[in-house]
Amino acid sequence: MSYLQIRNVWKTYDDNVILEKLNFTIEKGEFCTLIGPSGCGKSTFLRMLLGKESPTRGTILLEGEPLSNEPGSDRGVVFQKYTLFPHLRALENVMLGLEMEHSAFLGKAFGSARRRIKEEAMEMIKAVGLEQSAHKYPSELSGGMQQRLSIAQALVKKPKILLLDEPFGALDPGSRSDMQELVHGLWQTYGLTAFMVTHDVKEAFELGTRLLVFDKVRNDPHSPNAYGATVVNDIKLDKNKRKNKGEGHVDHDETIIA
Ligand SMILES: Nc1ncnc2c1ncn2[C@@H]1O[C@H](COP(=O)(O)OP(=O)(O)OP(=O)(O)O)[C@@H](O)[C@H]1O
Repeated sequence: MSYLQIRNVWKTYDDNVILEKLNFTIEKGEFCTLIGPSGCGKSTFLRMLLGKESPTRGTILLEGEPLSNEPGSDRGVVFQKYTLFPHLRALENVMLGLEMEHSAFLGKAFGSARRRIKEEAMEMIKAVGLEQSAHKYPSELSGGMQQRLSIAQALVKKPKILLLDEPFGALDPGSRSDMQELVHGLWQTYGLTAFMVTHDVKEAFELGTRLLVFDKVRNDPHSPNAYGATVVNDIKLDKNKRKNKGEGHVDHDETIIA
């Protein structure tokens, strides 16, 4: 059974068809990069994977079970715009997700639970290279560092699926390439299944083990919203260098079609 099954998924907002007839499966440990024209529904698709939106038609199954309607801790998300709390230090920003899990009411843990949470958060802070800045506030961090922190926030809850929506769009080229390396390393280390929306075609080819190209196949000039986008190209990328060695190990050499 495939890890993630997208079965005849459609998404419409009122009369506007955004996505139509999405039909594909994803195996554990794949790194899918998503490209397509602006406004074609890539972020909408990520939001459905996150559970923030439901398909209008069709189903999404994760390990054979319908995806829950609520964002769960099995899915971590990183947006282009940072989602950091300005009044919390870097370490506290990462701890917060675990503290909320521990006590949604108080958003705080005490005693040994707090010590464990702090250790886990610090481990993640180290994994993203922010050890020296753990006690700084977000405003004291560069854009690249803030994005590292967002990634630590997303990964600290050990999600199985990492969703990245143009995560490097606001970064300068140097930071961008550092971040690509970081995300790729974390994907390998933690055995993640990743989906990343990007407008950078080179990045999509370089990072992905699979490239999904979204676009419309049908267009009615008199009714531009009558048809939605779908996956018009699904390219398995031959990446010897990209082997996910984590829990969700997939030897991509064995799954190459292209
Ligand atoms: N909550 C909503 N209600 C109504 N329309 C929406 C909603 N969310 C998105 N849309 C519309 O759905 C379409 C797809 O938006 P989406 O953000 O998914 O595209 P995208 O491919 O990610 O675009 P971009 O590459 O520019 O980020 C757009 O026309 C947008 O206006």
